[in-house]
Amino acid sequence: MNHLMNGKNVVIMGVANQRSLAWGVTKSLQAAGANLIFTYRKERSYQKLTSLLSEAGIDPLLIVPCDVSDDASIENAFSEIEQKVGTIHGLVHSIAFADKDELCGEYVETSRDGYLMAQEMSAYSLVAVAREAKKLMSDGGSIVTQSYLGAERVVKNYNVMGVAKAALEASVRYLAEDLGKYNIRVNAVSSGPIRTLSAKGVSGFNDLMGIIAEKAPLRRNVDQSEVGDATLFFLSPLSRGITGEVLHVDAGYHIIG
Ligand SMILES: CCCCCCc1ccc(Oc2ccc(Oc3cccc(O)n3)cc2)c(O)c1
Repeated sequence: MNHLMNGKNVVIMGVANQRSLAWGVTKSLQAAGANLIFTYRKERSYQKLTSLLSEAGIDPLLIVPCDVSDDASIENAFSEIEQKVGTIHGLVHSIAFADKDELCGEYVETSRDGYLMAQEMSAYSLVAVAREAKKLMSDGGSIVTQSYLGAERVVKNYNVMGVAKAALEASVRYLAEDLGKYNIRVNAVSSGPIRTLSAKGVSGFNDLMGIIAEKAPLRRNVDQSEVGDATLFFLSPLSRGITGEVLHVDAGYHIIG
């Protein structure tokens, strides 16, 4: 595994702390020999990221600020990456947001602002970053985003984020069509519930973990390392024949009625 990504430059967006899916991706990519570039939004995330990297003995190629709700910020981030790194071969989008007041109760009560916020942060952000990343993927590349079963089926309380993830997964397919001619693949990992900082914003999260451990074919939940390895697969040549796909990394739960 320590040669799979040698010489490959990969941008990782969305490490907030050691529980982040993106931190699981980071460790898998490091083990595979990739060169790592990170983007962050909050100062707090920058502090956590730099301390996590030094504790793990990981030396990043570059760390740049990027607020995916701001087109200029995205353009500046990727222009700095282009200047300092040049070509990139992979992009990991692990960013989403919805007002937690909309992640409980009835979906029919979703506000206009809450709906638009979830869509802008969790779905449109992939389109905007893919447009900028494409310019740096002169050798082709692979773009991976993170989704959840609530995009495909009703999961109580997931509500407006489920609709945003549905838009994200459809965007994966439309981006795969647009970027395939440039040998850029676009895929999603749809992971089972994992206890992250973000998960705290979804009502009923804890109840679901127990149900999955009982009902999933593997009779357990999944963790960040399993999501990291599946994301590495999509970023590596092992998945060179795959694009526009959504891969469930959920202990098989999605096959159960
Ligand atoms: C009924 C629980 C279903 C299992 C949810 C699994 C899951 C956990 C976390 C996920 O990522 C987010 C990201 C942001 C998000 O919005 C938030 C998070 C914290 C605070 C806040 O105000 N909004 C909610 C979930 C996600 O997309 C899916």
